[in-house]
Order: sequence, then structure tokens, then C-alpha cells
Amino acid sequence: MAMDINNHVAFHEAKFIDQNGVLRNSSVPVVQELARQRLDFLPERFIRVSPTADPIAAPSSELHEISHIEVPDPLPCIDMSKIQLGDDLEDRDRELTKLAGAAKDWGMFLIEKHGIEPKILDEVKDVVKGFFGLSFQEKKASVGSYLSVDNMGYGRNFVKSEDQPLDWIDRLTMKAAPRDATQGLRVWPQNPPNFREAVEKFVERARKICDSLLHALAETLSVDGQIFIKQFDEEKSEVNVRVNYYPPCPRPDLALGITEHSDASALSVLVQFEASGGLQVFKDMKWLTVQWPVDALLINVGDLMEILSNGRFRSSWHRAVTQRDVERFSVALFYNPPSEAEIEPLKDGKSNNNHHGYKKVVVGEYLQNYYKISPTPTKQAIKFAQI
Ligand SMILES: O=C(O)CCC(=O)C(=O)O
Ligand SMILES: [Fe+2]
Repeated sequence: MAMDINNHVAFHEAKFIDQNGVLRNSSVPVVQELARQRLDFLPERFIRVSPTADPIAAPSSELHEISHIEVPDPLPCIDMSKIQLGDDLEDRDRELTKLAGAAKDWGMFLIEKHGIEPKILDEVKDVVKGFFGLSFQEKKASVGSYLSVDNMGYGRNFVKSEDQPLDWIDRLTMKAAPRDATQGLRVWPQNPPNFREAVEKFVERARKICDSLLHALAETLSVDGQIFIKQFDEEKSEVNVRVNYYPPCPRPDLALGITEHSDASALSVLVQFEASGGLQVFKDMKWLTVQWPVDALLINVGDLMEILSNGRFRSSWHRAVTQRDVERFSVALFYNPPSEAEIEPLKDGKSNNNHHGYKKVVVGEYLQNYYKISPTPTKQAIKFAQI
């Protein structure tokens, strides 16, 4: 009989709606607690079989190989100071061209000289490590529940069935905007006491970067610079923040930290802590490990941006792998237009063989479908918005 975890492990209670629309519960082991036991084997529920050869086309049934190919050309890195200050117009144009290529070919890029002070990022790292440094019971006591099946809160993973392979991750997800989104809910950790304040400072700054990028991305397409930003709203746009903790994993060749996905957002901003080497992007039919200097931020083009740009920009298909002796943290911020907004794609989507045109969608309806069907082995959620 295969060995499995012992009885002392704590569990998250995951609620999910199954394929027949029935609300179900599944007990998901708390990965951080499992990792504390320094197992020399991977519990069965985390072992996965290959989902994909080509995630955009047909899934393959081959055994999943979790490879570690370094990106041959490093991920494009955009100097935000050249875009935001724009002292030198030629330099700025070159940077915009690089940005356009990155958003089109990779759906993912790094940004440097972004202007967020190291102190703000250090405070986020401190509170996140403080939270994950608590015992499981203390964590549960520190953060309340969203009382709904929407992947928010502590330990809410994308669980859809009892037999789906689980991700080797422990995570915490919060709504940071609109400000009243969490009114009456005690869903921000109370411990460390400055958790919310530290994360909100980062959110405020990261949001400005997103706005600059929305403007710059529009410029690269020679359309009105406001065309994307105008679909956002100072008060009502949504910002969700997810903290990902990947403990050391006994079998990085058999488990994933986060299963492959595209972000549903318009744009995502990611910070990683000291450790690198976990994020992979699917490009040119291969999974490539991203080289990500720790002080750079990473931007993902999300599905909503793919829709807004009518397919000119592509949301990246990415995943996180685990490492044997390394723990890794990342913080992801997801920036969306207001939930009730009906977003309109740019006119005249460029046509090529792979291109699909997009139609107007209500953001909240897009997200609802995305969460309903995720995780999927191929890039499927975006079909909801295709003509
Ligand atoms: O940990 C990472 O680098 C990736 C996280 C991610 O893709 C997500 O939170 O959506
Ligand atoms: Fe992601």
C-alpha cells in the first residue's frame, strides 16, 4: 500500500460545487504543516499526471514531466522610469516597443525602476512571513472567512473534486478594493497587527504602476491612451491580493505549486521574496523557468486584458513548480475593472490564424465563469469572451 500522510496533519475545509451543481466539502491537508514533517515521499493527493503537451490545443495523456528549462532569452524587462518620466523620447519609444512585444509574445514581463521603495516591499515581506510564522491554529484565529465559494480567504485553493491533484501551496487571498468589499467581514489577518496597512501601502503604489502600464499599452497600439484606463474606476475597480507560500517539497518532479493557469485579471503584479526559480511560463510549446531577479516586479497580462485588447495582447499561461530544499513566497495583486462594468474590446482585432475576436463581457460574469470552470488543463476560460 502506498504510504500516506499520518493523522496529525491539519486540514483546510474546502467547499466546492461539483459538476452536478452540488455543494461539497473536501478536507485538504495544510501543506505548510505537511512540510514541517519533512516527509521523504509525496502524499498521493499531490501527485499529478500530465495535463498538457500543448495547453492551448489538445491536452495530452502522457505522464506529466515537470521540467526545468531556463528561459533561453530572458524575460523582457521594462524600465518603468523611461516610460513614466519620458525625458528622452527616443528611449521611451524603444521601451514602449519592448513592452508591446512582451505583452504580445510572452504575456509576462519584468519591470525595474518602478519607484516602489524597498521599505514598502520589505514591510509586505515581513507581515507575510509573520503570518506564515504563526501556528495553524493561530492563523485560523487571525483571519476570518468570506463565507462563500469564491477562492478568497486562508487556504482556499482551486478544489473541484476529491480526486484532482492538489497544489503544493498554502495561500491567503484578500479583497483590497473596492474599499467596502470586505465591510463587516474580518478577512484581513489581525496578526501581525500591521498586516493590512503594509499590504494596502503596496496596493496603492502597485495600482499606480498598473495605470501607467494601461496607458503605455494603449499607446503601443496607437490608440487613445485612455482607452483601457477608462474602463477602470478609482472607487469601484477591484484589487485582489494573493499570498502564495510554497514550502520545500519532497518530490518537485511530481508536484506543482500552482497548476497551470492564466490570470483572470486585466493585469497582475507579482513580488517574490528571496527565493527565485519557481515560476514557469509556457512559450513556444515549452515550459520555461523564469529568471526573475528578486528586486524586479513581474507583470502578467491577464485574460481581461486579452479581451480588452481584442487579442493583440495575450494572457500568459503559467504555473509554479516547487523546490526540494527551498521555500518560496510570492505576492500577487490582481487588478480588474469594476465587477459590474461591461468591457468593450478594441475594434478591428488583428486577424491571423490563431486570432479570435472578442465580444463585450461583464467583468463579474467573466470572473464567475472563470472560477466555476478553473482549473482547466488548457486555456479554456477565455473562450467565454470569444466571438
Ligand atoms: O508564485 C508565483 O510566482 C506565481 C503565482 C501565480 O501565478 C498566481 O498567484 O496567480
Ligand atoms: Fe497566476
